[in-house]
Amino acid sequence: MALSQDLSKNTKLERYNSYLRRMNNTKLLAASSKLLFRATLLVALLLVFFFTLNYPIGGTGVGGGDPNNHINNNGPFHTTSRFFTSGFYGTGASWEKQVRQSSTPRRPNGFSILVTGAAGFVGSHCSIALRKRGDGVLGLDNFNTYYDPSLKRARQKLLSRNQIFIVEADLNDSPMLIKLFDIVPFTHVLHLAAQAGVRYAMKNPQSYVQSNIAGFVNLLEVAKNADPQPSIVWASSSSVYGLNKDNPFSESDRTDQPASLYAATKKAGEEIAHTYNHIYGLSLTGLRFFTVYGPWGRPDMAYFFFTKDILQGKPISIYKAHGGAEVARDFTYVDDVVKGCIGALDTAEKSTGSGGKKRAPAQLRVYNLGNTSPVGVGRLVSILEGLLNVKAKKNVITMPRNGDVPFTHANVTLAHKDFGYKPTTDLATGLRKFVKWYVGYYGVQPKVRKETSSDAE
Ligand SMILES: O=C(O)[C@H]1O[C@H](OP(=O)(O)OP(=O)(O)OC[C@H]2O[C@@H](n3ccc(=O)[nH]c3=O)[C@H](O)[C@@H]2O)[C@H](O)[C@@H](O)[C@@H]1O
Repeated sequence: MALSQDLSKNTKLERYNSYLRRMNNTKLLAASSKLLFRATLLVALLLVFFFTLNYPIGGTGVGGGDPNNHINNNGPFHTTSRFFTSGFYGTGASWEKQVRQSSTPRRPNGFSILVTGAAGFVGSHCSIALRKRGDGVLGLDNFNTYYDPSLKRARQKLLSRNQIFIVEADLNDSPMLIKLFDIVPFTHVLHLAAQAGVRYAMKNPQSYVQSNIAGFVNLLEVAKNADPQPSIVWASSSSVYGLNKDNPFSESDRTDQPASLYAATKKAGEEIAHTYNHIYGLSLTGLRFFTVYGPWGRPDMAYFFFTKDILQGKPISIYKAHGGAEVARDFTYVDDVVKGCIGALDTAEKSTGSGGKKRAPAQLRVYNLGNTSPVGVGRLVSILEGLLNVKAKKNVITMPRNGDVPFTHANVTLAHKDFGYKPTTDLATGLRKFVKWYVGYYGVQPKVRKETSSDAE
């Protein structure tokens, strides 16, 4: 009995102890869950804070980068997180006011134009020209780091002085694009945002797919659903002619032999444009730009980094074709290209669909915008030597197999016939204007300034 009493006492005691242990465990569990929850919250907040600091605008992030110092080492990767653009940027009342103001025309029957890549070279020039004639211009740019973003920021300031607001977002940010089309009934889109550069495509192929294909499709998806649908003018490239042997290049020449992934993505863009025109009635005009140069240009382009390297006494490589012939380009001055873009916008017919439904056949066009007079790279360098008053250290080498083509030459008859396109700036004149801008912008020595001071611009 005593034993059984003892046993039962012991059992009770054990149960009681076990109960206490369970209670403690539960408390401990609750306490540790709370701790875990708080820690997770803290980590999440820290992450948000960190990313907001690092990728505050339009979302440029990780990427290949390029050892070539003309291209920013962070490299571009155009996947903007929707969270960062739509969630944190540009959703307040004052932001909406800026969007509306910027896109409101100031002339009777003026356009309301969304310019993608507005902080870019051609984009900034076109935006200002359109604004100056009274169109409403809203910019869109992801400010990626493919080349020095401070140059894009400087262009942004210039645009801001012309009452042009740039929305900082990526083409792949659908919620942001939808929001913009909800706020503004755009009549036109001038789509110039792209991953540019022929040779860089071997270093960071994905960035070309991301911008030039995925981003373009994303824009078209939003545009086709918009009501009204805008007319779209967009930048294709002379590089689509690839290994074409006909001379000069006409729009009807074959474009099925791209020499670089860049060219292939631009060619893909032309085919995609056909599809959206065919199914949804979007009015689409592709412009094949021929090596555009000028003030506020792109530091990754040869004329720009040759200038920099010549001034710094660094050697430059001048490519020759595989048979030994000189490499040549139909270098086209930016003001001429701007006139071509505006001509294309002015003659673009309205899209025929609405809310994603085609009502009638719509306009589909493609034009060359070149200078019609190819110049060898050697000649380009001697013009620069003259303007800079410095002898270049030249290495003539065979063109590396990196997507380059030996030569380009535009036939612009079609653009002339349809909207009076007529390039008027030869390379020497255009480069003088570029050098004048370059020395002013980068504060280069007076020797150069003197050489270019005769320019009236
Ligand atoms: O018109 C076009 O379609 C293309 O024009 C340029 O591409 P590219 O003509 O290759 O322009 P650059 O990279 O500035 O090269 C100009 C010339 O200099 C040559 N070059 C380039 C680099 C170098 O170190 N040495 C050299 O001789 C190239 O072979 C080319 O003939 C742009 O970079 C592309 O974005 C654009 O789409």
